[in-house]
Amino acid sequence: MGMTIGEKILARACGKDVVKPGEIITAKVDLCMSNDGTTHLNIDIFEKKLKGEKVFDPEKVIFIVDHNVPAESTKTAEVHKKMRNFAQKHHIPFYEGAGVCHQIMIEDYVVPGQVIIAADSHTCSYGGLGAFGTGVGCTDLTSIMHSGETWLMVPETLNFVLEGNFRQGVYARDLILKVIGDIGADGATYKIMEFSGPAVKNLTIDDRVVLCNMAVEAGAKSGLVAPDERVIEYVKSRGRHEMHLFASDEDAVYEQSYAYNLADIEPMVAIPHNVDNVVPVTEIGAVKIDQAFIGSCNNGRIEELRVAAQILQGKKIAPYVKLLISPASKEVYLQALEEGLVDIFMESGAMVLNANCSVCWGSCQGVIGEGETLISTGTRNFKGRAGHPNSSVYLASAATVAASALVGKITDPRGLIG
Ligand SMILES: CC(C)[C@H](C(=O)O)[C@@H](O)C(=O)O
Ligand code: SF4
Repeated sequence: MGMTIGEKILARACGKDVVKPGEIITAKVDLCMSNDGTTHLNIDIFEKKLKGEKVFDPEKVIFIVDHNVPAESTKTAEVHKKMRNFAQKHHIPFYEGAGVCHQIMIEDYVVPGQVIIAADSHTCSYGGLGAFGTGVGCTDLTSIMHSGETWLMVPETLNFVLEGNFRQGVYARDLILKVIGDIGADGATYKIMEFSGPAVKNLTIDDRVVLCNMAVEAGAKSGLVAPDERVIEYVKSRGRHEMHLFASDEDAVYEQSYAYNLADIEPMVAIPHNVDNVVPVTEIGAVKIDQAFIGSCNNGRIEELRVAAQILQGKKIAPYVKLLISPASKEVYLQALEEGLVDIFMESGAMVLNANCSVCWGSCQGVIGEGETLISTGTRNFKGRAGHPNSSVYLASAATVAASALVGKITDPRGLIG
């Protein structure tokens, strides 16, 4: 019986030829990562329970300060200090202010076929490069930092078969919002969401990451796209040559398959306060906004910034509306500067922030007040996610967010693309 790509990656990680959904395995972890959301807790546990011990491999444990950077309070400064000290002591890679953890991992570490575990739910992003990534809590992560292994139950796989091409003004972000709206926030609980079909070859790496990144918003354990030449070239261009290329067998067994034609997808918006509360932008009615945000590990990469710039070029954002833009990494930021995108943003009235989780995380910068409305390219629109408990967050593509910032209310971007 055939296997899916997810099963093949997990079989390699546990040293078996075959694994089946439901089986509990002990997997070797290729990389583990932790950010300033919770690492101080790992460090406390590590230093109490594993006193005098070392991390399993100092090249494979990565600490990234991205959620609240630069520190906005003395409490956060202490967290960062703790991470810095631990990283120095254990000689592990440490990043501070270089961008959102998942984007840094993609730029500097991820290769196809790896198993990567991190203390962050959007670790599933690495499926865009054909790696199995999943998030765990900080106790599990502490144990992995020490042993380099973890137990995992092999998930069932759902197959999302994609065909056709996006129409103008429609992006991978709209597709994943549509999928989550269709299957629901628990539609893929503990399953792998595999994206396959003839349309995949036309999807850029950024697009694939966008799809896999939000798999967790449907409850998925991971998201995966089989790596192709595009991925191999990207990874090699970043100096990483060792990889394990897996693809699903023709007779692989899926729990369920879904078919999507990209040409049928419209710009979508997730309305407060759940990510699966999704409607086409055309059905949203008049929703006035106070703030707009472009950034995050979902939608803050160069391709999204280019789309936003196309819409904002030569125009001014609506009076009394704030547009905040945080490139997903320093590298993306520098690229945006080089391409003149930052000039376009600033001339339109946007504030361009340092590369970090920013408004997506909603506790460091750009928080919104009582009764205010944000439209965002972040990952979540839970109540209070971006500030006051009585505020509203809508999720949409970078194009829709940019168009909305220009008009001052949630706006269909089609027709505004310059
Ligand atoms: C801080 C971290 C634990 C959290 C997550 O796991 O996703 C955060 O990144 C988020 O997006 O809510
Ligand atoms: S950008 Fe948002 S979703 Fe991604 S890691 Fe940061 S807070 Fe979490």
